[in-house]
Amino acid sequence: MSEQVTRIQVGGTAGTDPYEVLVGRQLLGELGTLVGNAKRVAVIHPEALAETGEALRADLAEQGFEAVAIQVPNAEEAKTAEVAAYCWKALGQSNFTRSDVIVGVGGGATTDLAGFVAATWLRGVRWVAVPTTVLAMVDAAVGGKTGINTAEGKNLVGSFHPPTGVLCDLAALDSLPVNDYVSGLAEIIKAGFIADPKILELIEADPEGARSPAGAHAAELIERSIRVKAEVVSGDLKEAGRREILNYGHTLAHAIEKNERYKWRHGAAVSVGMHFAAELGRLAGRLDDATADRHRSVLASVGLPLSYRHDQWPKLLETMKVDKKSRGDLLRFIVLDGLGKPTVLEGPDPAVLLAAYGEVAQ
Ligand SMILES: NC(=O)c1ccc[n+]([C@@H]2O[C@H](COP(=O)([O-])OP(=O)(O)OC[C@H]3O[C@@H](n4cnc5c(N)ncnc54)[C@H](O)[C@@H]3O)[C@@H](O)[C@H]2O)c1
Ligand SMILES: O=C(O)C(=O)C[C@@H](O)[C@H](O)[C@H](O)COP(=O)(O)O
Ligand SMILES: [Zn+2]
Repeated sequence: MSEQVTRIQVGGTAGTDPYEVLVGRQLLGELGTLVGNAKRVAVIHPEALAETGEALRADLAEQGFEAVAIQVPNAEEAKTAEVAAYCWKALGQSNFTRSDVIVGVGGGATTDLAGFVAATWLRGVRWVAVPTTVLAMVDAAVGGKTGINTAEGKNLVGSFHPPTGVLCDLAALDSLPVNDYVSGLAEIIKAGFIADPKILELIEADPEGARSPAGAHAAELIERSIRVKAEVVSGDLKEAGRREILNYGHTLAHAIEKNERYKWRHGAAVSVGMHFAAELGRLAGRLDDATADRHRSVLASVGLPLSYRHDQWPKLLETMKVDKKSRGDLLRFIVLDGLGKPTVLEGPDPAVLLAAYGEVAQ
């Protein structure tokens, strides 16, 4: 399965341009085609992928493009207004026009930044995502949510700006530290709970194998998760409704990430956030005990965290008020009515929220 190229279409409905997510190996030959008739290409990459960024730049230059590499900090340090401004400066100095193309190569933080720079430069230029973490392949690089953080919270500034194409070269995952690989499993498990329970079965059958790109089902887990995301965003690019289900576990997760000054990996925070959402669903009378318990078992089986500091609730609650799903003073959470049945829980009783946090707190 992993040696062939899988093509998954995203969009093409409700007036959006369709694009493809390619999953396989040795896909970089596709990059020139996606860049198309641009004269200039800017390859935005993190420090950790300096060699990859330079290799892509050199390859594009050989194909006749005026290619520049823009190196940005690793991980969340790249998702700031200052780094976006640094990229805008580099584009300006390269005479980057509306027919030119940005390539974002890296994890989700880099693709979120690169997409945001593409969305804002000249009010929008084309961009191609080359995700190099499992999390970016299955989630961040697909669907067109781009953005940066501010001092007040996670992803508070951004734009919906879908890429022209997404190249998921599975070979990139071989250099990924195991903690980063496992962090991406949180979004895969999210896809399992909200839409595709087969994902959970594959992980439960071999949790150790799921922790590695060499695992027997690695490509299948990645492709199944991309299909879930593609199906959801194709019907609701701008999160007018159904797309909110992709935020399962994220209300608390984003508050934890801010509380940790973005030093926690996103997937680790999402894991705690899903555990919380499961307990919230259970205590609100929506979710059965077995499915709620299954969250703990499957997340723990791959080594993802379930708990957070007990004394932090007031701060977390305050941060959650600016979650993008909030409406005025109304807090809104995604919970499950059952396996594969995500729904919105509006304005839960504060006592129920606190009790759910009590199940997560350590
Ligand atoms: N836009 C969306 O829809 C969406 C969805 C999910 C997550 N996200 C965002 O994605 C980000 C998390 O992404 P992530 O988990 O990929 O983390 P990340 O981008 O922070 O990458 C983790 C680390 O791995 C390094 N790295 C990347 N690829 C590597 C490779 N192949 N080998 C070695 N090191 C590599 C990075 O430089 C970084 O230091 C968060 O900011 C989150 O908010 C966005
Ligand atoms: O694509 C979406 O929609 C998601 O919610 C996917 C999430 O995994 C992702 O972390 C996203 O960036 C969160 O979006 P936000 O709007 O809550 O910042
Ligand atoms: Zn996420």
